[in-house]
Amino acid sequence: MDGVTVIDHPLVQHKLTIMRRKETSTASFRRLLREISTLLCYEVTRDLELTMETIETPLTEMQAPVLEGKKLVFASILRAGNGLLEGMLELVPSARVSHVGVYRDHDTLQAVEYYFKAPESLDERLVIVVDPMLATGNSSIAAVDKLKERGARNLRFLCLLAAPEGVKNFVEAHPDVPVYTASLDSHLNEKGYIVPGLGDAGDRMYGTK
Ligand SMILES: O=P(O)(O)OC[C@H]1O[C@H](OP(=O)(O)OP(=O)(O)O)[C@H](O)[C@@H]1O
Ligand SMILES: O=c1cc[nH]c(=O)[nH]1
Ligand SMILES: [Mg+2]
Repeated sequence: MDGVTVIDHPLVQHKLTIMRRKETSTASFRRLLREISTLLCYEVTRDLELTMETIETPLTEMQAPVLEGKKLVFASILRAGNGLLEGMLELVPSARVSHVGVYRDHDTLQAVEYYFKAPESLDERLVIVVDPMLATGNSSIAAVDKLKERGARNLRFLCLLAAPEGVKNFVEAHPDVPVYTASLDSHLNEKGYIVPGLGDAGDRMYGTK
């Protein structure tokens, strides 16, 4: 599908299978989401620019590549996005963080915004928006709308599972924002859940069902 990269690394796929299993406990689900997020972070940051810095090894001076972590913003769509955020911050501890509070109304499936906080100068940073689920796309579209409104120009969207319907909506709304996912699932059911999916990501992470 255009605009989408499926991260099919075997470790990602294996961990995702365990997460999908209905008998997987909240504790295991949370641990796996943290593990998988570091692997996804590795892929979504694969082509980031490095700058050269002069350093001294015990033997000599050299020009060595460094990543300017503070030029990166991880934008977590609350609540479930925080499950991806944690592992990503382990890999890039100097990244800045934005929290975008959006939940999906159960009846209308529309996104309801309730919180927004972001660092300054979003226009100078790469913003990686994270949420485990891209279902109808309403939440991620609203989150990216808001980030763009505050100046973000260079964005990527990272999730665990995406439904084709949601990807289509997202790519139509934000053709400039590439989508990365561990799986493109089959479809949405009548309640807007991803099939085969893994259920409600926030509830499975936090045990709130
Ligand atoms: O693509 P959509 O159809 O908008 O659905 C996806 C959204 O639904 C879930 O959040 P939810 O609303 O359950 O909130 P939560 O993270 O607080 O549980 C998920 O984490 C996404 O944010
Ligand atoms: O399948 C879905 C759809 C939206 N949100 C979830 O957590 N799961
Ligand atoms: Mg949400």
